[in-house]
Amino acid sequence: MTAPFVLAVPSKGRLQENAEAFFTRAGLSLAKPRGARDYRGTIAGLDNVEIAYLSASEIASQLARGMVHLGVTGEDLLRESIPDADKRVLLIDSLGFGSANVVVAVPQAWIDVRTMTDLDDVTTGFRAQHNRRMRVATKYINLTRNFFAAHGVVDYRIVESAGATEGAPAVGTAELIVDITTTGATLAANGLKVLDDGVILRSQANLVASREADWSTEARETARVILDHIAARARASKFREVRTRFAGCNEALLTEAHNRFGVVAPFGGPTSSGMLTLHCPPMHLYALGSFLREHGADTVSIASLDYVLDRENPLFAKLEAFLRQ
Ligand SMILES: Nc1ncnc2c1ncn2[C@@H]1O[C@H](COP(=O)(O)OP(=O)(O)OP(=O)(O)O)[C@@H](O)[C@H]1O
Ligand SMILES: O=P(O)(O)OC[C@H]1O[C@H](OP(=O)(O)OP(=O)(O)O)[C@H](O)[C@@H]1O
Ligand SMILES: [Mg+2]
Repeated sequence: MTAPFVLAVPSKGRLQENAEAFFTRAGLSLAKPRGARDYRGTIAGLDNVEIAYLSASEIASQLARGMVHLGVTGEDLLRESIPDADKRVLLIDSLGFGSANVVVAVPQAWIDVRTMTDLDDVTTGFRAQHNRRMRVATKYINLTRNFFAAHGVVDYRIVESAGATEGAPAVGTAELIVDITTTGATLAANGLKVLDDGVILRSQANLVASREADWSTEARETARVILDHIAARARASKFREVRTRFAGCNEALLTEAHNRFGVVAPFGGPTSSGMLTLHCPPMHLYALGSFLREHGADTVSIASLDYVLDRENPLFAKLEAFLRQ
């Protein structure tokens, strides 16, 4: 029996629900054959795939070590926990959920501190005055070190935080923090503000491949099938299908529709009877419909697409290129 292909999916936390919905939308239905507390799952129809349900941070480290082939996790966790992340993992696609920024935040009471340059000044002043360095509470140790170094800030030390980081300045265990934020509510509730140029990373959930995993011929074929589902769904969700038929429908009209509305004609130009199928970005649908009617269409039908399978699969092509390097 060949070794299974392992796909890691968040088992809890912020990414779990969205990640499961993402695979379902792509037509990959995940199942837990032994019940909800089972941390190993399957995908209907793909016998050689094992789903590993792990926490988002565990997925990042398993990807780095090649224990899983593909996984869904936050970019913040990848960049923090994997040195030289771009060599060891491939961010195949960002998934449009789990958005959050890793930021440098200081007490709102520091009214003169708005930028990293201001922070550099106060850290230096603090050290001279108190004979110790300012403390930065964070679990993003590597991201903090790199970002502070890039801004020339050196007079600080990191206090590793396991949680409730935003509370550190108020309880006196640190002067400032680096943490992740989405709505900013937790920062505000703790009297903190983000520095104007203090966004270290704009993160979101990504579909990620590991370089170190066992990429046998079978594993690549399985990845191709999974990525084919995902690419077909991604392609479908970017467009709606527009159909019409009218005599004056010709190539020139099609070119104009392409230039004005970003329309593509997946099956070529109009047939001899003027029948035409177009794919149009959702935001231009009404304008396209009006345009077609102005040129003679009596009826324009618009429908959503579930899947669009193209011969080219840009996601798998990206994976192949990465594994070849
Ligand atoms: N507001 C947010 N706060 C924290 N993380 C967020 C937020 N929005 C999205 N995320 C993303 O979700 C990821 C996982 O966060 P979460 O706290 O849900 O994990 P977790 O299940 O608690 O994992 P662990 O036990 O390893 O901390 C974050 O690293 C980040 O990529
Ligand atoms: O900007 P906001 O929308 O307020 O969100 C940010 C907060 O959410 C996260 O904590 P989480 O709830 O995941 O708890 P944790 O620290 O235990 O992981 C994060 O660590 C922040 O504290
Ligand atoms: Mg958490």
